[in-house]
Amino acid sequence: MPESYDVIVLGAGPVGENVADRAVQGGLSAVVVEDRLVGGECSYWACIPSKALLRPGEARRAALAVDGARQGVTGGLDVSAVLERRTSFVSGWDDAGQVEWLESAGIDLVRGRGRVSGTRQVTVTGPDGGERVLVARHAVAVCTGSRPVVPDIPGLRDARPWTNREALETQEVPESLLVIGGGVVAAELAGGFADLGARVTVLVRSTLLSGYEPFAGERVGAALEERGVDLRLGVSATSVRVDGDERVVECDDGSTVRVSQVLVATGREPQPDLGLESVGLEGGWLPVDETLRVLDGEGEPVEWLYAVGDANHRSPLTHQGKYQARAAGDVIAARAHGRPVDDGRWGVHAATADHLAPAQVVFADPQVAMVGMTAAAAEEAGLRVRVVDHDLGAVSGAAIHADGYTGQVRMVVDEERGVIAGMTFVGAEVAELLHSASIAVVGEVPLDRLWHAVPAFPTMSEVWLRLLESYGRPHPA
Ligand SMILES: Cc1cc2nc3c(=O)[nH]c(=O)nc-3n(C[C@H](O)[C@H](O)[C@H](O)COP(=O)(O)OP(=O)(O)OC[C@H]3O[C@@H](n4cnc5c(N)ncnc54)[C@H](O)[C@@H]3O)c2cc1C
Ligand SMILES: NC(=O)c1ccc[n+]([C@@H]2O[C@H](COP(=O)([O-])OP(=O)(O)OC[C@H]3O[C@@H](n4cnc5c(N)ncnc54)[C@H](O)[C@@H]3O)[C@@H](O)[C@H]2O)c1
Repeated sequence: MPESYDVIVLGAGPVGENVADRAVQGGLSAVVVEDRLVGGECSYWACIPSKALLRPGEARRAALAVDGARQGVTGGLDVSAVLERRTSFVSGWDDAGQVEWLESAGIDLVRGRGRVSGTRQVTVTGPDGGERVLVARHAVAVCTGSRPVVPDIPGLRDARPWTNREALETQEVPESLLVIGGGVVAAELAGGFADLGARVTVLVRSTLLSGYEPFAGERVGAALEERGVDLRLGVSATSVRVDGDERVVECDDGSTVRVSQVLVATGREPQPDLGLESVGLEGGWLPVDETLRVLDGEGEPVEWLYAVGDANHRSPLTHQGKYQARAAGDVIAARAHGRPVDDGRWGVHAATADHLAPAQVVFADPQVAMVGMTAAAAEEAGLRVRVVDHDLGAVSGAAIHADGYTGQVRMVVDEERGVIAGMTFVGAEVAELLHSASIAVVGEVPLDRLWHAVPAFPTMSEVWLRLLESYGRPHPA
């Protein structure tokens, strides 16, 4: 007999958990289906272990950058302690704590691989191979995340390269590591493994962090090189072969790199085999409307089917996915109870910030923190843009924070409306500055009002004042 719930959520990553939680808080019953660990990629193989692994190196460098503290740093990182701390943050890859949370939130869990098998219907293949059929009274939410892409480079698969999963599960540090890719994973993990003592080479086929303001990749790249990373821009791997314990990688600039391990950091792809053809849809990244309902081939929303988080590829970041999840869970409940739906720009049930104010932090060292649009993206979107830059190192708060602090901040102003369209901060420990910018962008705070938001002295936030001074104070008419 099929089991019935108001809402079925496929995938218990951070996004699926939040869709289910909001639906339950909205008075509905919910079940999540999970075939690995409750908590998803983010908790066990991505955000959490990577940040836990990166922080000790960053903390050590922070102490080394302050005269007086520097003298107290007498050794290097304790690699096994760093790995152990990482393992504690993922609870030894055991999801008992997260399962307990699901129970406390009133959400049922079915273990196994789920697929859509008809309208409002999901079939789950359990760990024992048995099948269960679940039926949803109101909605099915596909929150199945993404998986790493392994590019089609001859010999690469046979060399059994690391993806983020193996890299973040590792119990030992390879003697040498070749990273393929120039995005966020590459920028973060190249530095992380260099801190742990690996000899790291990075092959970037274009530029580092190409979706960000150009100075972000330049500053992160220069810092990686200072830490001994061999960063090769505009270079691609053409073949890989195994030679004893080594991987031999041939590159398109004629060079050969011999390493003990290869890490692919070349992006993500959607989960396969989600059964969507059973309801006339194609697989792949799932396009959605502003309330996260999947769009069919005609661009019309499928009334009962939602795709949230990485699965829709709007803004593949945990916090943006959880933001979507709050909107999706709430709108599913609103529709189920026949309550009004608020799906206009910045509406309660619309994930507007995905387009206008996605926030991101690259936890490289220096960090890159960005919200909204880059200058190039704003121009491409047809905005009349003015760009204001400031040297973050010239602010008193930064000089006190670290000797010789270097950093840069860019404010992208939408001149038509006199508001900020995007901000990027690059520098040590700038992540916590970002939310001020997110509030300015989402609140569409006029620049002349920002003069009344007074940054405390001497903090790095004084860069806001410097940016406003460079932009110019308005004169009353
Ligand atoms: C190395 C790395 C570091 C990252 N660091 C950050 C960071 O610092 N900050 C940040 O915001 N983002 C970060 N990200 C991105 C972040 O991990 C994702 O955006 C986030 O995990 C998306 O959450 P999700 O719930 O959509 O998907 P996931 O976390 O991928 O969860 C999906 C879940 O669905 C399950 N599943 C899939 N298919 C099925 C099925 N058919 N049946 C049952 N279950 C299924 C999976 O097992 C998984 O548990 C990082 C990514 C990587 C690779
Ligand atoms: N701090 C964070 O928020 C954080 C950290 C890590 C990852 N993430 C997210 O996880 C996702 C995955 O990150 P990622 O770095 O793997 O992807 P990405 O899309 O950020 O970068 C992929 C990189 O691989 C390169 N590439 C793609 N195919 C290639 C090929 N065949 N050969 C050589 N290079 C190739 C691209 O040019 C790009 O430089 C992203 O959405 C990212 O935002 C977020």
